[in-house]
Amino acid sequence: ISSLQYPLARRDDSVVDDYHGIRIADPYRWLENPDSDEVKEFVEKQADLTESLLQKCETREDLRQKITEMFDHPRYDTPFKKGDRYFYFHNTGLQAQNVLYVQDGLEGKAEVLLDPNGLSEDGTVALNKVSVSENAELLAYELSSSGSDWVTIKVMKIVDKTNEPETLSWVKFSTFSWTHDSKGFFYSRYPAPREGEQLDAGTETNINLNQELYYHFLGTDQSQDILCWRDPENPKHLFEAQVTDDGKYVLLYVEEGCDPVNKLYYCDLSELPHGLEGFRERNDMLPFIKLVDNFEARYLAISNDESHFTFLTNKDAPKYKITRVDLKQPAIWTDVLPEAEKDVLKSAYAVNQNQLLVSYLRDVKYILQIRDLNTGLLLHQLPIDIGTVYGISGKRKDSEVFIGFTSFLTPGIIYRCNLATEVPEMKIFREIVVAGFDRTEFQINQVFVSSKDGTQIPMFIVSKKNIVLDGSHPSLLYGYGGFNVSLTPFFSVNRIVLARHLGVVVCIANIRGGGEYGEEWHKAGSLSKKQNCFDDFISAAEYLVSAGYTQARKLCIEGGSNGGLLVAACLNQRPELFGCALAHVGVMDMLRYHKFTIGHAWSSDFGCSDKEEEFHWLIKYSPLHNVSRPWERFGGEQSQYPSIMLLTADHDDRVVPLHSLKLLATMQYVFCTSVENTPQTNPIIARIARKAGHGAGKPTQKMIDEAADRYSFMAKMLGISWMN
Ligand SMILES: O=C(NCC(=O)N1CCC[C@H]1C(=O)O)OCc1ccccc1
Repeated sequence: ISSLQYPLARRDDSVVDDYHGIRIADPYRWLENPDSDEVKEFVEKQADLTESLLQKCETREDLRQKITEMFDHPRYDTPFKKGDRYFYFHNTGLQAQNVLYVQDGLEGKAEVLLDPNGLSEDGTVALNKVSVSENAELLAYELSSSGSDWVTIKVMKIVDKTNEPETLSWVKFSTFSWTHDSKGFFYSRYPAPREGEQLDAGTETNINLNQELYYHFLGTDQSQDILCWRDPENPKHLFEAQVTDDGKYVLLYVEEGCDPVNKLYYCDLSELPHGLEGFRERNDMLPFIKLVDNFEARYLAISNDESHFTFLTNKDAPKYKITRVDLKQPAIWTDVLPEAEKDVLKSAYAVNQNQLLVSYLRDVKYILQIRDLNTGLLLHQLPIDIGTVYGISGKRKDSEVFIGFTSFLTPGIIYRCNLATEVPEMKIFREIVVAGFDRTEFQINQVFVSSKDGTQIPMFIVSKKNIVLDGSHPSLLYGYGGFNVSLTPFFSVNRIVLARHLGVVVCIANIRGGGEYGEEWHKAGSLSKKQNCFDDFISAAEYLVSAGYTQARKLCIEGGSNGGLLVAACLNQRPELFGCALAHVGVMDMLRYHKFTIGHAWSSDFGCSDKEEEFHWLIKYSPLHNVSRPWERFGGEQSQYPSIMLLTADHDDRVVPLHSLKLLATMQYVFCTSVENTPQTNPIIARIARKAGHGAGKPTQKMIDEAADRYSFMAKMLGISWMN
């Protein structure tokens, strides 16, 4: 690729901010307004430049075709039961969106209950969460458009699939929970971002504040909903309501950001003199009682027997534990299952009368156990392979539990576990089979890499069997490193295609900031320690070179969102270590991220530039503010940045596109358009998708096209060609 002609982007040198006495220029501030013609023109020119380059990436069509072929296999999610009905999502293979099925009993004929593919001709309307009423007659469901976080809620009668008339709008970051009389449900919503004026929801960057909890009475207009809770003094707070399995209480979880901590309030619905109806005329809120009124720990209700509640918590237990309290004696908490020595308690479900189905994470691999709900005693170890347990569904009144399992070489298995027998039996209920995938061709290694401070960082390495460690293998290193997110083994069609047809070694680094070893691991990669994430990721890259898997010019790093920040920060710090970088929907402007949509919630990991001490953390690694010419920094040996593709989308209202646009303009300017005969010949481009968002709800074809684009770019830049 001869060095590209980048479009010139205006620099407004009049924009300079003062952060606690330090002046920081922001010449591309104008890129923050998605509605301006100048920004639309910038986006169009960048998209054209990228398309022109992608046409020269020879493996693009092979990748598109191979990924399409391999992705065209039936997929199922774990079923859940309500009444005598089972519900599950299914995709025949290439459907744009998964389809919701219902069947009367496991032997009953399955039929389509809700097919979102019929709701838009380009598959950009997605079905998010669903919730079935206690009498299994009504389905409440969320629809999102073009990948935005905004959803609308509709209600369908299951028997005849007709919709109730009402639509609930301006819902975001909400769950919905039915009262057991099936008369309605709790949900959370925001004020409309802009009254009246036509808004393409999801393209705006307005900050999301003042979420409120409502109860919706079925068959009425949203304006009739009753306001159940709000907290105008704390506009950042988010509210989530959960009706307990016995229908007696509604629990209110209050969060102020992304840390695993929440307040826990409750309201005994059976004690409301006129039930929720009684609140239709008055406008005072529900009489919630504050069980936990601080943000010191996470409390997730597992089950209750009348006023005796069992919680999964990290209170004084960074690897989590199970504790119990009687609402009548709120000061007395009793541990049921104490924190484990090394393993992280990831989930706990009350099933089969008085049993607990718990999952632990041990060195990034799942363990599944049945324990006694009252004593916590171990009853059974459930046999599972190295991999990830996902989508557990079961109830106390049922002895059957469904468990989803996946791993690097297991596309997906759904087990049906019968707990009524003396020894529980895990029977394969559904198995996802990928035609043409032969697991014996591949091998998985888990290695532990020493980071800069000596911390051992786990990393999974997926490759074709018996490769020779001669440094010749193109490698893709993926990471995230934040928000208590754990990267556990999962199957990926893209990974298989890259390994088989491009000889790529695919690696996943479990760096600090994640949840792999509990809350201490998360905190070790947050706030003032965020640099640990970058050190860990850089150490992982250096290991892949020193161990002989690959070499810098054949190494590509990839990450999304907080992982996009990871990639961009590592590029700035060690440009000579990588040959290529793919940064999806990255958080790149660390000084201003909190001003847009839900960004303020991330200060739990990042801190905020409004505070002087935290500004000094952020300015040191903020991608947008640490771009500088390597040939001036390192002298001769390192002359340029790797090839870079930033990816974003016009309806990403989780991490708004301005982050990637400002970084793109900055890099193109600093390395290219401001330098005569620049050493920077590696392309720096952006793939800016239309009618797409942060990732959730993306239709199959858009996912495949994006994968073909980014990986054919990578192949071209690393100099690798297709192998049949
Ligand atoms: O912001 C997030 N999640 C974090 C998130 O999406 N992040 C965190 C950093 C950038 C981006 C990402 O990595 O995907 O979800 C919204 C939410 C819901 C409930 C309470 C608080 C916030």
